[in-house]
Amino acid sequence: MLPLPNQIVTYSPAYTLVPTYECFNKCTYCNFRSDIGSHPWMTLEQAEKILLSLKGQGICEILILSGEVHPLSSRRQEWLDLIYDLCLLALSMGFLPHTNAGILSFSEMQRLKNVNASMGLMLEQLNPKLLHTVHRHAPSKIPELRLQHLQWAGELQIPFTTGLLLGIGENEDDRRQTLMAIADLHLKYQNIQEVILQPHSPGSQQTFDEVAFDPYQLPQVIAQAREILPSDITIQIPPNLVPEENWLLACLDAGARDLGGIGPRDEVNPDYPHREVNRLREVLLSAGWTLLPRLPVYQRTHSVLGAMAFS
Ligand SMILES: O=c1nc2n(C[C@H](O)[C@H](O)[C@H](O)CO)c3cc(O)ccc3cc-2c(=O)[nH]1
Ligand SMILES: C[C@H]1O[C@@H](n2cnc3c(N)ncnc32)[C@H](O)[C@@H]1O
Ligand code: MET
Ligand code: SF4
Repeated sequence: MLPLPNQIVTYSPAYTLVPTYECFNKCTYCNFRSDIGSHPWMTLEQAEKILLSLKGQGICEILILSGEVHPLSSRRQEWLDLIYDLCLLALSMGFLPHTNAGILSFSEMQRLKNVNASMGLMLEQLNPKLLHTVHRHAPSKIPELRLQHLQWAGELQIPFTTGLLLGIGENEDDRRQTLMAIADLHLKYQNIQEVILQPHSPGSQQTFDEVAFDPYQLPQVIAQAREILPSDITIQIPPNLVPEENWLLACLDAGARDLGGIGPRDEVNPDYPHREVNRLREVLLSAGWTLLPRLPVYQRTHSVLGAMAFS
């Protein structure tokens, strides 16, 4: 029997390519960044080898996730060219790229739009007080810059992923403000596909000395987001950051319907490996949910067959 649409939970079979871990920002919760000049950038030859090895594994999305090169750096153009070429290569080999390379200019986004199925940038949290704490050395996290980026994505009609990082010093009202800003942008431009609710999860590299966002609070935040966000925005949660199966199910009950990109390594949170997809499928099925793969660009269809076309 076909599952009813409201029993479907999706994920994107994905692999992450990292053009560079170098980043001129220092978010204190980051386990990803490295200092400028400390490592060589990825080459197209390396990428091609990796992509060749992924063929026939059911992977569709290539997530291009990058550290950020300063807008005034002499290597900015080279960095953008590398990201563009990685996307083009992935496309030519039958994959669909989704780029999240931090803050971009309008013309950089316009260029990358041509080679991406969808793109993304987390709003994190809009309250500027965080510029004195976790984002003190992270000029890319200035709230106005992130909002401007999302507005440009709307103007350019790029299918978009954004989201909130939870547990970095915000309160419930801060979260409401950030969710309302996303809702406003979507009502204006209709281009936001999904909102990630990402619980801060400490890793071995970070300097931010704070415990993980309490996963038991996640269902409550999801319910709050579900109330504020338009119904055609899907709420995504990363299953590897919700270790307890019952709480993962509680997140679905609260309104989450997507588990994001699942691949061999979560580059942002390498200390939190994913469960096997088959295990996830079993856990979900035990509570009546059907887990189905999806593309990095959503099909705006309400038919079950549409949703199942890629299973
Ligand atoms: O595996 C991950 N995928 C991340 N993704 C990819 C996401 O899970 C989905 O695969 C894509 O959004 C495509 O729908 C992000 C995408 C964004 O646009 C913005 C932030 C993230 C963050 C992560 C992440 O921390 N880990
Ligand atoms: C790519 C996205 O990953 C998120 N991110 C960065 N560091 C962490 C962490 N320790 N825990 C959870 N999410 C994190 C941020 O929201 C960033 O925008
Ligand atoms: N540097 C980008 C951002 O923070 C994307 C990668 S973060 C690990 O938005
Ligand atoms: S979270 Fe992104 S912007 Fe912040 S330091 Fe890490 S790579 Fe750079």
